[in-house]
Amino acid sequence: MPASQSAKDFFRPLAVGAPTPLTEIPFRPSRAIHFFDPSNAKMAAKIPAMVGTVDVLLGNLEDAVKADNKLAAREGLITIGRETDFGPTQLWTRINSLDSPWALDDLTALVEGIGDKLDVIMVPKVQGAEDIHYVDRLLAQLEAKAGLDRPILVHAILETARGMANVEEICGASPRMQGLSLGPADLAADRRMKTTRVGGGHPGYLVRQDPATGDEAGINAARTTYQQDLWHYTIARMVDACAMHGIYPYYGPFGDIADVVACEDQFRNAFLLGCVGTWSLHPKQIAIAHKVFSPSVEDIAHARRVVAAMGDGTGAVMLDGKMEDDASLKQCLVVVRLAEQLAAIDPELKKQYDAIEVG
Ligand SMILES: CC(C)(COP(=O)(O)OP(=O)(O)OC[C@H]1O[C@@H](n2cnc3c(N)ncnc32)[C@H](O)[C@@H]1OP(=O)(O)O)[C@@H](O)C(=O)NCCC(=O)NCCSC(=O)C[C@H](O)C(=O)O
Ligand SMILES: [Mg+2]
Repeated sequence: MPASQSAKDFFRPLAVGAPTPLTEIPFRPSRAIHFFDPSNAKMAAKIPAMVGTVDVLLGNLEDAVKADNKLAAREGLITIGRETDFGPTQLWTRINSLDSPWALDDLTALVEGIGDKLDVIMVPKVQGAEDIHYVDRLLAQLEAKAGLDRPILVHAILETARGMANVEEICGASPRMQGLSLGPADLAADRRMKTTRVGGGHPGYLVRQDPATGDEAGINAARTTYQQDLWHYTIARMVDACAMHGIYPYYGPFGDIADVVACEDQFRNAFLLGCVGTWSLHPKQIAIAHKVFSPSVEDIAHARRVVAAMGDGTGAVMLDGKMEDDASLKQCLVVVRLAEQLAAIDPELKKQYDAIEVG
């Protein structure tokens, strides 16, 4: 909440006739936010058949859509939105950046055309709370005009150094804030990092084993190196800011579509650090995201054992030589609850999770 605003005003609609803001952002599984270009006829044709196979379908209007295709992408998304029954799958969009020639018309046309179908609007290159305040008021006006009865939520991409520095105020800028994603490519450029990739690691970012001896021979001898995670600090900051404000953090794009192994590693790092999902740029990344962002059968079995052993949730017990207490119970409950939420929307997972026997 901005410092200048009173608590009672925070949840008031920002336009007469706009829907009342939510006081809590509901958790809806969003393991993969699948990007498609609505101006690409081949890709767009595949979207109706992808309903139910992925948690979120996102019509991308920003980067990766050619300037000449911006209007076709916007119109294409409106057509897909109107003609498709999305069932359990969420429909999101990524609009163009707020300083671009397209953002205003993106918001106006999308809310008027498919505001009743859109769950979340992703805003790229968010710099600070002022960007969210602008979108917040404009959406309220457009929702009122379109007669919508539920607010469209807002998701910010962190892809500038200023946005990172303002991450907490961005998360708390509006009751519409649903979550954050990392935009590693734009962020790297803005920070003047020397990477040239879309997400993932870099072989030059490493630590090296100490030399066995301090002389030239030791220094020049073979020494083990370990590649480090370029994104650890950024993702951890993002996760804390989201948790503090009751909203959801996501990893972003992994551009090396062919490297499914490193993609899985990057997604898993984000999952373990607290992210609830990631972007998928190509159909083959959906299965990777679903696998990683759904707790494993082994983790659920262990978590359920701890829950059962902890009884009323207080005190300490020994399980397999390890101490469990109130705090490890809370971690296990995070896993158990996530499993329940995912089982409710994914029949295949439900079967696997229901079959787990708690020893
Ligand atoms: C990455 C791609 C350009 C690859 O496309 P293509 O060369 O066509 O791949 P394939 O030949 O392997 O495709 C096989 C079939 O699958 C269809 N396809 C491909 N991608 C998608 C998709 N995303 N959704 C639905 N269907 C898809 C192809 O049409 C092929 O169909 P068929 O010929 O009938 O078999 C492409 O995947 C792509 O453009 N993906 C999306 C890229 C994107 O959205 N980028 C923006 C997000 S990342 C970013 O913006 C950076 C971030 O902001 C930051 O700052 O870090
Ligand atoms: Mg970007």
